[in-house]
Amino acid sequence: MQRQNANLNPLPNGFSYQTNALSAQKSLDLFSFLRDNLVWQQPTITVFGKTNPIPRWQCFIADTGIQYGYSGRTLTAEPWPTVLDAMRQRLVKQFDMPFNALLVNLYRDGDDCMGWHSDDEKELGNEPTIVSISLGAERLFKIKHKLTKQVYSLILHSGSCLVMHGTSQRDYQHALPKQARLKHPRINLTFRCVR
Ligand SMILES: O=C(O)CCC(=O)C(=O)O
Ligand SMILES: [Fe+2]
Repeated sequence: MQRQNANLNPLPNGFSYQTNALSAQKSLDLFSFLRDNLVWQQPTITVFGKTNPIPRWQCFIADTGIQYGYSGRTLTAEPWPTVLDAMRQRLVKQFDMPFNALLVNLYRDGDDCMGWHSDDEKELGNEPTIVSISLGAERLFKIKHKLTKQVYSLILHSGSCLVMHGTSQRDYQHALPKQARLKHPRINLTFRCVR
């Protein structure tokens, strides 16, 4: 059965959302495979002089020679598992973009999160296209205009695809807030083009 899109409000410029990009079964199978087979890391991040582990697990996958990082750290790249390489190749065709890197985040429960940021590192170039696939628990996603501070909320469903393109990173920040009482894990895949 096709799930109703619970997100009825229009999204800001540069964001588009498709609820059912992957079937429920495929999303579940992929979730389990990635949870059990990726090399997960929990690097530390220093904010205002305080160093803490990031509140999630992550795995960075990329073609050989690709260097990408944030907050002054370079991420160590893992090779592409076959299933993710196949997905990448489909997205390359669909979007006509040379995706060569993938950041995977595992949010173990509602205490794991990602703070406000823009994916505007210079390695992503001007007006990057980022394709974000969600698997597992539904999570709230927030988008905030940098100048007006207007906030948009979106629920990211399992199997959904959120595309951020155009001026989305220049004009907006986004975040995955904590959700108290949420006990279920979620995996997010962001396909990126790194120069
Ligand atoms: O988990 C999400 O949906 C957000 C991930 C994200 O913003 C990122 O990886 O840059
Ligand atoms: Fe992001």
